[in-house]
Amino acid sequence: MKLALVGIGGTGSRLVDTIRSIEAEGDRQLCYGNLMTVDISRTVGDEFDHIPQEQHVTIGDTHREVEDGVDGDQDLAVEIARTDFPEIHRALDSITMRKLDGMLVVTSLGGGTGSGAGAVLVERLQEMYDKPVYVLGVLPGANDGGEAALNAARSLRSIVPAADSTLLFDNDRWVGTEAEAAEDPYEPANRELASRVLKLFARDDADPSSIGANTLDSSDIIRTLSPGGVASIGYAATELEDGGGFLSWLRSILVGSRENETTDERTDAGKTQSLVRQSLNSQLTLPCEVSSAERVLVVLSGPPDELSRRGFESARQWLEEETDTVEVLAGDDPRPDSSTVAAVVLLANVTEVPRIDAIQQQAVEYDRDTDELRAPEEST
Ligand SMILES: Nc1nc2c(ncn2[C@@H]2O[C@H](COP(=O)(O)OP(=O)(O)OP(=O)(O)O)[C@@H](O)[C@H]2O)c(=O)[nH]1
Repeated sequence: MKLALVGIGGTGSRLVDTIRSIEAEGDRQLCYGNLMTVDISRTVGDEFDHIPQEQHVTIGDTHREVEDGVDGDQDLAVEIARTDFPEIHRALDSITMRKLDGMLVVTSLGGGTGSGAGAVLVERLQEMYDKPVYVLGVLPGANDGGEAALNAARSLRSIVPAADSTLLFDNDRWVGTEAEAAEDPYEPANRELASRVLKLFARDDADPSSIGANTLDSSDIIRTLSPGGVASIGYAATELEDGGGFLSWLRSILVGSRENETTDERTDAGKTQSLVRQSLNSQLTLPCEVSSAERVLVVLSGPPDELSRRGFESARQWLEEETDTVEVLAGDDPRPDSSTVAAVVLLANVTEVPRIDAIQQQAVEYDRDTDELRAPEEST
């Protein structure tokens, strides 16, 4: 799938840079150079290695009161983005939409710029293009405070209905104590999210051997995301052993009889199923009740010999039962030189998400005047 990347605010810009850096290291292509970032009154130095300077748009120059972002003020960001939209519009001209399948707007929902300018941008992009506009949104952690929660709660009401689908990432779950010790506390989380996005959306389309009989195409992803709402991505991988790995070690002992062929098939199914199960049990980008998903898509990637048809079918059936959903698509992403077999699962339009409930509650309890949380009884 080919998607233009538009990063908004500090988080959005950093994430677009990370996606580009992983693209540059590997063979998966997503944006084909169609990318830009938008920020408010923030001078971009050499902090981004993979976004050319001319693809950054800085708006809000005429607002003297802002420097270095809007400091969480969502309403101000909305106002600036509306007034300065012609500048963003000009930069959008460098994106060749007719060659792309859609857009991915990348933003934090807790930041002022990300949530405010992000909402304006998604709305305008929907008016300008007839292709899907997806959002990759970062939810604030509980420690980011009441204002971030309020911004996120408001954007869940503005950005989510405006976008074709919003893939969410929960900082509360992903930016942990281990990461805090790192030089850049967000770096490990950003790399994890960027790599999942590429594994889900991007294919190696320069290599014809990467198109297999079951290979998913963009229309499968578009169909899965079509109910809108919020989506979550699961991922699990297993290293292949030297000399054949994942399934072959069993084959090597079981070659021969028909009875063994059946065992072999069962093994394929079992191994694939356990990988898919692991991808749901591992940390989802947005922890949620899996059975609340409306549509599901699973992509298995690895060397073609390791991806069996039998395995797919059983993984699909297992997912259908697990998620209680009729619409489960399964396909492959053959990667002949890979030393791992991996499963990426996309859960679309999930409705039971405890973290969203908690953010909404924190937003209700937040008192803007004092910048503090009120006791729950005061907020009702
Ligand atoms: N995952 C991730 N979250 C981040 C990163 N940087 C900041 N955040 C989170 O994003 C929120 C703040 O958003 P920012 O992107 O810094 O803010 P902004 O959208 O630029 O808006 P203003 O600074 O208010 O103008 C907080 O919830 C932070 O925890 C990052 O690099 N990765």
